[in-house]
Amino acid sequence: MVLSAAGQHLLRVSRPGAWGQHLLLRVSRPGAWGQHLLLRVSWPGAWGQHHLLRGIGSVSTTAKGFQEKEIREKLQAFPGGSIDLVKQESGIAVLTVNNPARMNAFSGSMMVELEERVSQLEEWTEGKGLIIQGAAGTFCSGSDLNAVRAMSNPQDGMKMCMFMQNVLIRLLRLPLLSVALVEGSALGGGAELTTACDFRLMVPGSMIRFVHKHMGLVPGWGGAARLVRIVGSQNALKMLSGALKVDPEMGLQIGLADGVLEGSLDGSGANALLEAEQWLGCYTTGPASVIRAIKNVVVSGRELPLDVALRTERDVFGTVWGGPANLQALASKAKHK
Ligand SMILES: CCCC(=O)SCCNC(=O)CCNC(=O)[C@H](O)C(C)(C)COP(=O)(O)OP(=O)(O)OC[C@H]1O[C@@H](n2cnc3c(N)ncnc32)[C@H](O)[C@@H]1OP(=O)(O)O
Repeated sequence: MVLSAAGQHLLRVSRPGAWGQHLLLRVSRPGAWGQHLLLRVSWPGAWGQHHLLRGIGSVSTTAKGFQEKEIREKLQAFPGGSIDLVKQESGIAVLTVNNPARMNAFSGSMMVELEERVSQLEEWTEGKGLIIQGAAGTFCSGSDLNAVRAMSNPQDGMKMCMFMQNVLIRLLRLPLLSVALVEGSALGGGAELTTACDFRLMVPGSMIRFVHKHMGLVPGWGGAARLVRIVGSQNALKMLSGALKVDPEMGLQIGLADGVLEGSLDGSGANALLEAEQWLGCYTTGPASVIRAIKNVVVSGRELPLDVALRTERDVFGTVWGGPANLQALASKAKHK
């Protein structure tokens, strides 16, 4: 049993030798919302490579606590907008946060739809890349404030937070190279959503802004934890405590943005999307099996203890070694000048 800096009890159990499962039992602080979170990390031996990192970190609790069905029902009570998914022949899918009347704020039903789209992407074995954009030239203004007001009690807030944490971490772990295409504003939960992608591309005039402080909040969809890993703790502290407007120039400087596009010519967003597809195409060229394996080894390297990451890498390696792309490259006597 280890006591973390935050005063939580962390109990880590691993089965020696079998490297089958790591269980992380987090006992919540007394007086907090009284639930015991069970984070289960499973490494089934016979995984398909596209399912490699599925199941890590899915959050479940005892019957008294988090119930996904109950949360889904509650979220569905706040309808509006949609999350649209188009899977393209190129292996790049486009996911659109679509609620333009509210600057693409996330209604409750959109949170549920996002989870469904992530499930569809988890099953998409031909996929290599994903672009997330907002409709009508702006990215996303975070949670729908009408839903936020209606769910402002701590229990509902915590349930929504757990639901979104779960969805966004699954999004980040998809075996696809993902890009947040930021036009207009990415505010609050919208800023958090950008951190659930591998890359962020910004157009001139766009901004990413963690406005949570001004709402009397901190990020709760996992955005702070991911932000620290992307820009470092100093920059993350400044961004959160100053609610800084990060424009493309600053984004590039601190490593939040991976590129700046020219952007829309006609305000439709079409040009930015084409540019983003071209940008991503440089990285998704090649067989899906290899691109997906690359993403999987990077996710395991980023998230797992070194010994486990090394074993994962070996297993992923086993899925491509002697595979069609490998044999073809050997037969063609490829040179890498
Ligand atoms: C853990 C998650 C934490 C969170 O995400 S908390 C939410 C954080 N986000 C916010 O506080 C965004 C608040 N909105 C704004 O600052 C501004 O509306 C924004 C996005 C800069 C756009 O400003 P403008 O271009 O001047 O447009 P506007 O204010 O007239 O907005 C157009 C319509 O959209 C609505 N809207 C914008 N953001 C919304 C939101 N998050 N939830 C619900 N409705 C939202 C806004 O109320 C307005 O509607 P209406 O035309 O007045 O009916």
